[in-house]
Amino acid sequence: MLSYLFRRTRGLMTAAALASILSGLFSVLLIAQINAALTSDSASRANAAWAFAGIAVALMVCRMVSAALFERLGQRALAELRSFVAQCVAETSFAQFERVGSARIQSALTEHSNNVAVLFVSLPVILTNTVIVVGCLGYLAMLSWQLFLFALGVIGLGAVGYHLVHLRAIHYLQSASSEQDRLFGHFRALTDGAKELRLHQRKSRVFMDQILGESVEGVRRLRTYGMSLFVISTSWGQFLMYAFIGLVLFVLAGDGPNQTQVMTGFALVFVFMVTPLEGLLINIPRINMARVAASRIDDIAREMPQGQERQATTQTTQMPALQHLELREVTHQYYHEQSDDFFELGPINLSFTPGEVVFLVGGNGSGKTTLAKVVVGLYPPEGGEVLLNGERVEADGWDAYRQLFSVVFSDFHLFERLLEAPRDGLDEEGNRLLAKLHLQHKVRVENGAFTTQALSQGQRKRLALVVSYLEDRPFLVFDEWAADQDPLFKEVFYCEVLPELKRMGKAVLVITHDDCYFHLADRLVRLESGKLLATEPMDGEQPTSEAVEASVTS
Ligand SMILES: Nc1ncnc2c1ncn2[C@@H]1O[C@H](COP(=O)(O)OP(=O)(O)OP(=O)(O)O)[C@@H](O)[C@H]1O
Repeated sequence: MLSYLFRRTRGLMTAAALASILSGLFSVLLIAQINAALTSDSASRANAAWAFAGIAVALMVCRMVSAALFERLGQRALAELRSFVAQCVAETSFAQFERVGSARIQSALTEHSNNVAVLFVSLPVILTNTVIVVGCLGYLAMLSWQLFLFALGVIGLGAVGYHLVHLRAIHYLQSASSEQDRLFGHFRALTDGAKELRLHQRKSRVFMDQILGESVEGVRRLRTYGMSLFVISTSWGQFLMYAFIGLVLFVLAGDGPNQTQVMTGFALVFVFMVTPLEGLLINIPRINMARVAASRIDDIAREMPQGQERQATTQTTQMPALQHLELREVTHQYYHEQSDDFFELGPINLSFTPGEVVFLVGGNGSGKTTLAKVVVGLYPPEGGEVLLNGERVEADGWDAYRQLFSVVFSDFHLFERLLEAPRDGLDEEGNRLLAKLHLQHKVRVENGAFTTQALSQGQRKRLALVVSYLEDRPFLVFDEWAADQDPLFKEVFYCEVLPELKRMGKAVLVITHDDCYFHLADRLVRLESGKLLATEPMDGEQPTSEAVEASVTS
């Protein structure tokens, strides 16, 4: 991920890095000027003043340029990362998306992306300070190579200690990132379960203290451990610096001819180097935070491969015609990790034709929604095949296949805008349908968007029905659409909407528990424990649920 970002921003990155390196070089030149001025006579000091002023101005300009460019890079990296993750989510198969889960995706889009972007703000500090430290060491080598070697030994010792502590710190940061992914799931429960939490004190307390609270605490603890280890190693580095200055000044200082000049130079350069070195030590953990965050984003991207059945987000696929749709020996499995068992749907043999209304019935958990997801191509079958107009749908044909369907799921989502390609008369058509569903006084379609979504659940479902009509797809699926409707609108749905869709030549699959309307179906399909029990053509009589049960099981 990091190399991808660096590749995408190569030009800007090179310019920003150059400005950082130059500002490091100018800093070293400045300290050399100061040292020269301190140990020279007043005549040569006057000459050095102009050079000093020139270097100071150049340093300021370079610092400004590098900080501004890296800030820009940081924002660009954040935008790139968010687009990348969003693209992965949009293009992966639905089953993969479900496996990754929305908590990890949210975490990648916010916290992990931010942590990676912060790296770009830290980079100028790291680059500039590296150049200063290396430059200062070079200057020390010019003053006295013996002391320089001694200084290298001290820095080496510091680096080994730093590295060892570092490895442990990274381990904590990685654990903190995993815990944080879970934390995002709890944040979601906090908002989605706002009603339930307010209604039940004990539930709320347990959730806040034990579930959310412990997760928040877990992230805090692991991050604190990790970052504290970095602080310890930073302090260790600082101590070594001062120990070195002490050793040079009080133990190693001899009585040679240039000794005062060398000692002044060493002390001055070392004191000057302390701040950049600290800057380095403080910012290196950010690189590691960014690396950990980038690897989490990489994991998510790997788990959401954009395979052959990818969702095309950049081009519009041609919608095929629907004459006949057949599921042949189709199967789908869910694996339940906690109980280590499977739910198996199928093998299913089922067909649909335009102008036919099929009711899909069965007990809770019998697999109705899963079958609907298989029919509409959200789960391409793991076994068996789907034949569209007699031809098998191949791996690269699922995206086009899905364009046949308009679905109102029981956990449907209404987008703010009607996202279908804008067309003339969309608002008028939408408002006509709203009037038909008795919603014209509550909401209107204006400029391709509903004026409000602050409606009851049943009313919002009617909006979803309007969207389905507007999408004008040949196959419509309703997953317990009528469950939230009052008796009047149940009647409208079963006795007016469905017959109208049938007259329009639509194929319609209705998942329902409303047994008093079963007689209105052209065909009744019953599922039990993932198996198709029977498909019954209806003859227009109104059977009781017992009669249906008997007909299905006989
Ligand atoms: N996302 C999922 N991950 C794993 N297993 C799942 C998932 N969704 C459903 N299942 C399993 O599949 C079974 C069938 O679920 P499905 O939602 O298809 O039933 P349903 O007939 O639509 O039920 P209901 O009438 O309650 O809506 C469930 O018993 C459950 O074990």
